[in-house]
Amino acid sequence: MSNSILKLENIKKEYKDKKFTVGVLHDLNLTVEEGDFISIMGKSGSGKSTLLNIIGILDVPTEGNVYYRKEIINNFTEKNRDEIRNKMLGFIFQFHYLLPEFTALENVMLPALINKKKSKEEVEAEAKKLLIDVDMGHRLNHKSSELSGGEKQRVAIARSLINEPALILADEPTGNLDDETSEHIYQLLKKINIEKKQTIVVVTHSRELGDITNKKYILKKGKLQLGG
Ligand SMILES: Nc1ncnc2c1ncn2[C@@H]1O[C@H](COP(=O)(O)OP(=O)(O)OP(=O)(O)O)[C@@H](O)[C@H]1O
Repeated sequence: MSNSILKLENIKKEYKDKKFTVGVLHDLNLTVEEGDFISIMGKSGSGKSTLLNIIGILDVPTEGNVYYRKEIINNFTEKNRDEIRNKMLGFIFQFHYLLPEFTALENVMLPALINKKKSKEEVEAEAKKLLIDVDMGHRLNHKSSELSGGEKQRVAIARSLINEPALILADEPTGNLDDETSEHIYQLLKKINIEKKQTIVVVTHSRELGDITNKKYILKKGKLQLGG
């Protein structure tokens, strides 16, 4: 567990209500090391979103341990879990969730301004740099509602990086984009992984995206299997 950012140990997840128990994850193990670029694929209903919610500290397992940087976080309070999420994680979703009336630059700045750790000037300079890195330097002051789907997703990627997260979690990041735009996004994620040494875990149906990651897992029967 030397350089591990995240470790899931013997994770079991069941959804229970009065009538049914749905077993989704069973004895699942995963270690995410610094610099990893991991893809998780699996059939519809196999539990990918369930797993991502546990990795993203949005949900808790029924059994098993979740470690962030060697610290067990299962029994953390909601407030502490929020803190870890804000400090350690960046999220990229299929639907980018940008604020439509805000500019590209403002959307990227927002998560850092909420953190209140840096001055507005510093945050603005960093946000501009990130937008240039994702080839959006020419659209800094466009409202996000005026951007194309691929441009919005590039802004969302810049936004996910602004707080320098230890880990980026991406959920179907190219799910609603055409093939060519998707290819640009795959290459951008690869570049961020290599040049910024950014650790990324991506859940996807796309074999092309899976193929450019360093570790490919398939979620099957509640467990992760290394897949080709
Ligand atoms: N809140 C819940 N209560 C009960 N069952 C749930 C709940 N959320 C998910 N499930 C069930 O758990 C299983 C896994 O769901 P999950 O959404 O994690 O799958 P997935 O692999 O992400 O699917 P997809 O690729 O279709 O999005 C499914 O059978 C689903 O019906």
